Amino acid sequence: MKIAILSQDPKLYSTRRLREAAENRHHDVQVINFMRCYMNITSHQPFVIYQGQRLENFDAIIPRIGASATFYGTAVVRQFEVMGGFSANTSQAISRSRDKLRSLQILARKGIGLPVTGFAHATQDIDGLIETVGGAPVVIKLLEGTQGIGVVLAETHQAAKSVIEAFRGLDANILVQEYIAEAKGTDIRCFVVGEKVVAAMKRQGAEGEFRSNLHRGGKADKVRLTPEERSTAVRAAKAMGLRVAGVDLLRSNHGPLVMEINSSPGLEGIEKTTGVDVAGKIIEYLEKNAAPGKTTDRIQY
Ligand SMILES: Nc1ncnc2c1ncn2[C@@H]1O[C@H](COP(=O)(O)OP(=O)(O)OP(=O)(O)O)[C@@H](O)[C@H]1O
Ligand SMILES: [Mg+2]
Ligand SMILES: [Mg+2]
Repeated sequence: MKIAILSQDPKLYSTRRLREAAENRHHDVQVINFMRCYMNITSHQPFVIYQGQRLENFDAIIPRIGASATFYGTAVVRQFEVMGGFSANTSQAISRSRDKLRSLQILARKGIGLPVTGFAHATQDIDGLIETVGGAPVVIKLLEGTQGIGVVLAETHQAAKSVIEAFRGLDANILVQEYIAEAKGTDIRCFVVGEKVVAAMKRQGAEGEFRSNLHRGGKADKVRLTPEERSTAVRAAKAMGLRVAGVDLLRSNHGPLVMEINSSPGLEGIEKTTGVDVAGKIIEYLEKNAAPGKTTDRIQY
């Protein structure tokens, strides 16, 4: 197969591993910095130009699109789709997953367990907002936050109110969420490929920290998932239309709750923690679904 990895940095662990896994299986693989491509949008012979070279006839694409490059990145993925390539994640699913609020709404509609969540931009009724999610303690999140920054635990109603007022003063969009205390600062990253969880790890926040992000000093370990956790992760990825996804779960007293879903999940933490060849699993998935003549993606834009 001819495979394109769309990545801004060939040196990143995830990019290197995907290239290596494709080469080990004798595929013709090219890493393409999608930010430097340009496209010809025409119905007859659409194409992508990169480094003066016309990119054509790719069987499969692996998008590794960072959050800050979503707009142009998904446009390039879409162009490869228009040309008939099978993408490990469709442009549409990537765009959808980048909006945290939209993602929660889609998951809720499918009946997937979520922490009770309220959303607000500029409400005057802060007391009501806090009460809708069950009252303090609550977790308050900036919609644009990442790596745990912009996620606050407010232990009392008064603290929650002050934090919400402060964010409102900054004109920020926020989520207010039921605090899942029984998760005890841990979450579970399920790596989904196709309709399977191929690897999973438990992340534990540093001492006294409720956020489990590795960027905030958390550490990761192998974990055994319950059948319910597995099926929740698979159903969540499917609801989002993602073929490759990192689904983060909280273990609550009433079962697994989906916290968020990532469409370009990193490979380093999960491979090093579990010893699973996740990159290989992604290439295998493409082999099964993107074989020449099998690229039957019929995407509605
Ligand atoms: N409702 C909650 N109850 C308990 N703990 C939570 C809750 N929401 C978040 N956390 C903890 O805080 C951490 C960070 O929250 P979250 O993953 O929502 O934001 P983020 O990590 O900043 O976003 P991203 O993963 O996109 O970078 C989670 O990994 C989890 O450990
Ligand atoms: Mg997170
Ligand atoms: Mg996220």
